[in-house]
Amino acid sequence: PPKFGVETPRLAELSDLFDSGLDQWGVDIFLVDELACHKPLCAVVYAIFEKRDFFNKFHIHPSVLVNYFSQVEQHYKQENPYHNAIHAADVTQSTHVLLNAPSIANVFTELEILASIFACAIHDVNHPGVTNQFLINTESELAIMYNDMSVLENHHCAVAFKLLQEPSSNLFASLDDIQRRQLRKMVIDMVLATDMSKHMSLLADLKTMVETKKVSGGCLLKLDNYSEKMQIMQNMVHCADLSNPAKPLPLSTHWVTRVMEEFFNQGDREKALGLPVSPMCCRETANVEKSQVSFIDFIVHPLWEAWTELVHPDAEHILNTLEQNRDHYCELSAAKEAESVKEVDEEHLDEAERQQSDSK
Ligand SMILES: CCc1cc(COc2cc(C(=O)Nc3c(Cl)cncc3Cl)ccc2OC)on1
Ligand SMILES: [Zn+2]
Ligand SMILES: [Zn+2]
Repeated sequence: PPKFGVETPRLAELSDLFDSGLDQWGVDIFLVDELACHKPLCAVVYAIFEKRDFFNKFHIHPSVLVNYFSQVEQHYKQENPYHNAIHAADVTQSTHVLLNAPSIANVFTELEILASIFACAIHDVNHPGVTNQFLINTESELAIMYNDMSVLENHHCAVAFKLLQEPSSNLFASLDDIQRRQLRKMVIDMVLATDMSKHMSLLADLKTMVETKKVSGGCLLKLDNYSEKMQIMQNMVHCADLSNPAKPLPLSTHWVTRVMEEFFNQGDREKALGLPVSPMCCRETANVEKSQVSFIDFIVHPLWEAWTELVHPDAEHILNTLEQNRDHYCELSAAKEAESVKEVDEEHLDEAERQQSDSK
């Protein structure tokens, strides 16, 4: 198969970008999408498998990887402004970087690392571009199928494993039965943990782990049992899923535009269906900067603060970027507020002048 599994006339540029950026926080994933002829997921997964020598470690033939992830990439809806293959490539590459943190070196086995990368790559496959709540409120087929429980996340998992059954795409054919069963369980546990309704309990577990780490003299826990290790892997993938505000500002604002468009499309559909419009989904009333600031303050920052403590000092620069970006949105929001107040004042002034001239 072609290098990185994509036929592109810009292979040299893509190769250079991966040489310098694959292991960097903040590589321009939108440039990867362009250079890879809109197959960013295939390209990123291929490059990571090569960098981590997974083709040899797990006896995976490159053509099997390309067959499988081409199928997965096709099952990401490119019409989604946000939940498309670029998001999957972004979360996968972000997790690849988080796994390289020196303080968690030697914590995970090769199989656990393979499971984490795979889970990220497929974690939103076939996303319909609407939320679980929308699917539940509209009594959709998916909500019926999964009894309203983590509807999307169950669907992403099922689609990914269904595609694995195609003989020419059997990525894990060379794993033994135990390894394959372990990998399947780990992937399901990680993908189901990307459901935002699990956020608070995940974060609570992470904080507990950070506390015990402090007690055990700062070295990362022995992590002998599955549940502790899985908590870290789930939080790592969840951090990557919530990493947009912690990336260099141009990337972060690009993601805000995309997620906004997807949320507003859902709001349009809710309005057309006579359903209550979900929070942040109404294009008339949404205050994007304000909701981005509260999203960071209440969800993203608490999570990244805990992760940064766990892997101290490896993620300091990520937390700093997040805090700088938050201040940027805050300033934008205040400027917007001031602008609208000024407009109101001018209207009042005009009105007062009109009345004055009327009374003459
Ligand atoms: C008005 C639009 C708006 C939306 C927000 C919240 O922002 C964001 C929210 C999300 C976000 O919620 N992502 C998400 C995750 Cl991590 C897991 N399951 C479902 C979803 Cl939708 C991912 C990225 C965001 O900004 C770049 O703040 N303002
Ligand atoms: Zn998701
Ligand atoms: Zn996601």
